[in-house]
Amino acid sequence: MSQAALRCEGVTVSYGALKAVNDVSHEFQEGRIYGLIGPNGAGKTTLLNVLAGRQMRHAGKVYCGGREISQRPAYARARMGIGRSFQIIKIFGEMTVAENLLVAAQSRRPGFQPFWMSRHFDRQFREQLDSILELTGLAVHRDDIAGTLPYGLQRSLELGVTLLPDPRILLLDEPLAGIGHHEIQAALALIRKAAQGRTVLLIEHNMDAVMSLSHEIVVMSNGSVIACGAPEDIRRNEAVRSIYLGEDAQ
Ligand SMILES: Nc1ncnc2c1ncn2[C@@H]1O[C@H](COP(=O)(O)OP(=O)(O)OP(=O)(O)O)[C@@H](O)[C@H]1O
Repeated sequence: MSQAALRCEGVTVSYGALKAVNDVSHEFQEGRIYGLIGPNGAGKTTLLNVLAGRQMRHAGKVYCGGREISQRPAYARARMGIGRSFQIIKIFGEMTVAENLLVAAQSRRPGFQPFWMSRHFDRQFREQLDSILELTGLAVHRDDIAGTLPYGLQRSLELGVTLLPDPRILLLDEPLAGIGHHEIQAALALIRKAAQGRTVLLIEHNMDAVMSLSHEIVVMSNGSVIACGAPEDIRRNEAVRSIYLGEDAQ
């Protein structure tokens, strides 16, 4: 099997006596979509934070490609191609869609540049901006104030901001949270498009959505991975049904 895009080995995060993540080892292969599921408090967000470099106090190791990145902070991992989105939308509601993308691009730009480099970055940014607006379906909204957009489009914008540096690995924390029933299909289509050519790990509570999006499901409970496999196998897994999905599992 090819080298994993992202890998964790024996990751443990303790808060006092509580092990929020308990000895988790997993490989995330290039180009695949992984759904991370589990009941509230299972340790999903904590694990995502460890992978993204936002939770540096942990035991165990994290690798990107073949390189160990356990001690690298979030910004260094972002530069290595690991993008992360959040459960709560982080966009500037009073700015336009295009301005939000501009701010995100500026914040990732090197501090000092000679003028010819600056022109190069501006041209590169305009091209990126157009392709992100196209991908997210926000081209017609580029000059709209972000906070006035329907919630689903605000989520699309946040994904656009995450995609701006063209990450190879996407860590998405509940990308469908708060999205209305009528907006789900469009959101799923966007995530599928965004996932093309990338490795994606997403936390999602919407079972139908996560099962339809993912190549592999990783199930956590009480800090541990209790099962992983193809969505159809996870649906049938007795331990998962009793521990997580409950009697309503289909
Ligand atoms: N900063 C912290 N200090 C103490 N305990 C924490 C901290 N962050 C998380 N925890 C605890 O760690 C456990 C795992 O939390 P985590 O947020 O990773 O779970 P989760 O699976 O993402 O839950 P949810 O689906 O509700 O978001 C929980 O018991 C939580 O209360």
